[in-house]
Amino acid sequence: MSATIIVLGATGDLTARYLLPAMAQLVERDLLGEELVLVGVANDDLDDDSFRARVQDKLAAHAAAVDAGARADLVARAHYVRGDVTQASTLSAALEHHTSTDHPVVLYLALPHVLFLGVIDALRQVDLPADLRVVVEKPFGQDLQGARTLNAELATVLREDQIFRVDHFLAKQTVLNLIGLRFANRVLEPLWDRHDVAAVDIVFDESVDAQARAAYYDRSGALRDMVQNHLLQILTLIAMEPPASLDPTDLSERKVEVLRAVQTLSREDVERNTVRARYTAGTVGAGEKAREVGAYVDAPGVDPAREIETYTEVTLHLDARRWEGVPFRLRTGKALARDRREVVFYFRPLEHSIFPDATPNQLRLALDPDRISLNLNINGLGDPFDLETVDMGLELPRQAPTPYGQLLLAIVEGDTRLSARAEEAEEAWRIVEPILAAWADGVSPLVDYPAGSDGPAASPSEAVDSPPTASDAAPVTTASGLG
Ligand SMILES: NC(=O)C1=CN([C@@H]2O[C@H](COP(=O)(O)OP(=O)(O)OC[C@H]3O[C@@H](n4cnc5c(N)ncnc54)[C@H](OP(=O)(O)O)[C@@H]3O)[C@@H](O)[C@H]2O)C=CC1
Ligand SMILES: O=C1O[C@H](COP(=O)(O)O)[C@@H](O)[C@H](O)[C@H]1O
Repeated sequence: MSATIIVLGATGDLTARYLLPAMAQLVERDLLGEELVLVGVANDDLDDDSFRARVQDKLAAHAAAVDAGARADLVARAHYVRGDVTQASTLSAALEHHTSTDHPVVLYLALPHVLFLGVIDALRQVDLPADLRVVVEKPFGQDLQGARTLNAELATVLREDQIFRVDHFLAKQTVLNLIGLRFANRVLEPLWDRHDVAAVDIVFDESVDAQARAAYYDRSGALRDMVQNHLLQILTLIAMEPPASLDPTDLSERKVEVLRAVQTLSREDVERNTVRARYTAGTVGAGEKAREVGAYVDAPGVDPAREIETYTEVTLHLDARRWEGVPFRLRTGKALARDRREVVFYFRPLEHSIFPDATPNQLRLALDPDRISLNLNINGLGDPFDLETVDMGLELPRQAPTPYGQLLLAIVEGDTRLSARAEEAEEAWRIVEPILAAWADGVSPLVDYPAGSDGPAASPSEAVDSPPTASDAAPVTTASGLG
């Protein structure tokens, strides 16, 4: 299907590194049709020709693997509108490029979040096409009240099915695989609860530092940047009850239920179950790849007094019979020793095992590179009655189109399943807000870790990677079900 894609913020970092390469990949695969129109909007003093030259350069830098013909095709379809995105006249000028009634208009807000309300206000004054889809990037508000206001304002202009609160993690193949893996495999679905799972880790450790994006990051931090959206979205797919179907409403209702079930952390919980830390100077990587990283507080745009965390760990529990007592341990950080992005399910040991020393099973779903692996215990190797643990692993090919490509395609097709519904955004803030408030009061003080290390020494009582405790690991026997 074709579309008119209007990017507000067309000279920004997101557009250059994610959106343009994604569009080029879709053009290469012939997935955006013959009538695709790209309209870039920003303040910069550009015209169609200079904007096209810019698009060409950005594609050369960030999408070199895409066929040159496809890149040139996208460049030729580009137009530029200069103006303030909070002015109705700018939006009207951009919409004038949409001349067909046969396909949708996608208005992508690739903008600093402080502009979102201004754009919605301007949209109110514009004659809107019937098939308009508005894409809102993260952060969706800076707190619960901000998210509520944004949702309320969006609802005055658009229907819910026209609003795409995108989260590109939902379009990552390993995250998507959580659905098929669980709901299409008899060998896994019956084990997906507290009877069989002792703990779940959701880890997104990054070796990349925050230096280049410090001006943005210093208003955000690891909890807002990664946990409020991406990691909680992964949690929803792991913990949801089986939806009636893959229909967007069925799915989103199940996801909202999970977020509602996450227990609100008290100040004591925050003290016991969260860690916040900030990197000091250090060396990330080794050998030829080693690089020196300055302390976060010395990065341009950082105000050390804001005490922004570049690392966090949070353990959550759900008020849901299926998951009662099962810790969900979320961890993410920047400038760490290595990239480790994975979801780990720790299964409980068997009752009355004839092999008391058997390693309990672990199912690991790694992201980028994507890999699914299950450790199994076998005894046929070597000594016939000695156990060996083997890894049954599957490497997945590199994802193409990229997650942003999948997102754009879904938006053009009107599919909201890779986006969050209004309540999801609000519930996610309901979960993180008490943590931010307690941190602001000095609970769980900010600690240091050297760039290039595995993170701070301090850990919550139920830390990522720690094998479940004896009581966690013991099988439980009552019935399951959310509620
Ligand atoms: N960059 C990233 O890696 C990621 C970003 N995001 C989200 O994407 C969004 C954009 O981020 P990013 O690209 O990094 O931001 P940038 O600051 O790099 O880009 C902002 C863009 O908005 C334009 N702009 C700002 N104010 C106005 C205005 N009043 N009128 C017209 N244009 C304006 C700028 O143009 P000009 O310079 O001409 O003013 C620029 O094109 C944010 O919501 C961010 O949180 C999400 C995931 C990753
Ligand atoms: O949204 C964000 O995601 C990236 C990680 O996502 P990836 O797709 O690039 O792996 C993270 O580095 C960034 O801080 C965050 O804003």
